[in-house]
Amino acid sequence: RSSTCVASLPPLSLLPDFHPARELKRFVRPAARAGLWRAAGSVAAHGSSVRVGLLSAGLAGSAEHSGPDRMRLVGVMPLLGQRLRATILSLVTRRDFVWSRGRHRHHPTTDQQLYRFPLVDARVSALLQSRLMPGLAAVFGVQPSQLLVHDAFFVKYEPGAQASLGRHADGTCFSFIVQINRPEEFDGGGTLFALAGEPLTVPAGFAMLFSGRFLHEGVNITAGARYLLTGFVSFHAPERERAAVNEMLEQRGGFACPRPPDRPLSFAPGVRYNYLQLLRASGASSGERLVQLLAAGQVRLPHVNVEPLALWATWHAKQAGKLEPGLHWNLHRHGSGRAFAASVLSATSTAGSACMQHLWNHTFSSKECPTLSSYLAARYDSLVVGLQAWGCPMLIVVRGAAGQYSPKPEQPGQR
Ligand SMILES: O=C(O)CCC(=O)C(=O)O
Ligand SMILES: [Fe+2]
Repeated sequence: RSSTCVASLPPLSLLPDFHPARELKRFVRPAARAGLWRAAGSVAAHGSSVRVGLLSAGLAGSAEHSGPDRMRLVGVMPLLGQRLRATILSLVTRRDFVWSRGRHRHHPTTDQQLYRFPLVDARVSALLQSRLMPGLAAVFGVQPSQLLVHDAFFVKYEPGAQASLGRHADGTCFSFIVQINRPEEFDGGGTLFALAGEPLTVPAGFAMLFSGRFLHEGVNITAGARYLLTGFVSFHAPERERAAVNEMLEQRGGFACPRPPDRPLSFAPGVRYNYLQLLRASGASSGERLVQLLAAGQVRLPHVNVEPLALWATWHAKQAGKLEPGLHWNLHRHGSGRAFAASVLSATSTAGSACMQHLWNHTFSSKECPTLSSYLAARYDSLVVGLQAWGCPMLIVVRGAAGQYSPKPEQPGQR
């Protein structure tokens, strides 16, 4: 009963089979133009039956196609089933949806972060884990475990508001863009790579996987609205492997990847996905166990500094008055996620629950998960790690430590 919220989520509808060569014409708009984008084969995603179509474009101004030019490759794959896509679309088209501008220092988009919608985030992150990140890794010949989500956000383009995005390089090695609404619902738009002769728009529910280290822009839209889910993905690997990827990028006219941020998983966006990575890397079966392992310094992600998270976990352990194994006595004491949630909610005077309430205010409520307590109860494992990233570090300490709660202002992301 305590996990009704997650268990009752509707199953994802089956994703369509994907034939890049046959379907390519659907991606390029206007379809009849130069036709510079070509299907260049496909790769199988690691540990998944999903195939990623590879597209390659000719040089701007030249009709000539220069062969399997890997770094002008964009991977394309179906990602969102019809149901999840409809859920997301009804979320981002809500009249009271709060869009932000200026979260990114350079070339800001009109956007809002995925993690602020935990129910959608939970489903999207599962797909990032099982499909998109393995696909992205396959396109660039790296390991999925070397990829972390640095930022993931919904974007809106609209004439009269922000209708385009100037030419830029992204701040991480890799990027993805998921098309949320149907391309028929807007005019213009698409992602234009400086090296390609025409912009690319993938069908609704599909993802484009690419290196944002190639200059690109969001083409102006002239009617309707264009909704995307965009993600920046950092690449964490030994120097030798990073150098090989950088060389490939530079040879093909892109920029080398910036050094991945030395910050651990404490950046907020994409935390759910990163949390899944942590769980996997630690072998932990629950968030609670993960916190114990973190405190004991036993979690290792290749080439990622998890020390600050470990410090945080240890600090919590100290707060609880026991280092092990009763770390998080609050959780133990309450016995179940539901009881824990109820306790949190009843402590209305603590800053922690105010923080949670604030979070919920930014979360669309759904039929499956109508109350904060059912949400908390169902997600209680990942909350332990997630809360820190959400800027609610003290929620775990239900009573007695409210005075120490100090929400940090959101850090502006950098494109
Ligand atoms: O609008 C697009 O297609 C490009 C978006 C983009 O490059 C970004 O958000 O960094
Ligand atoms: Fe970009």
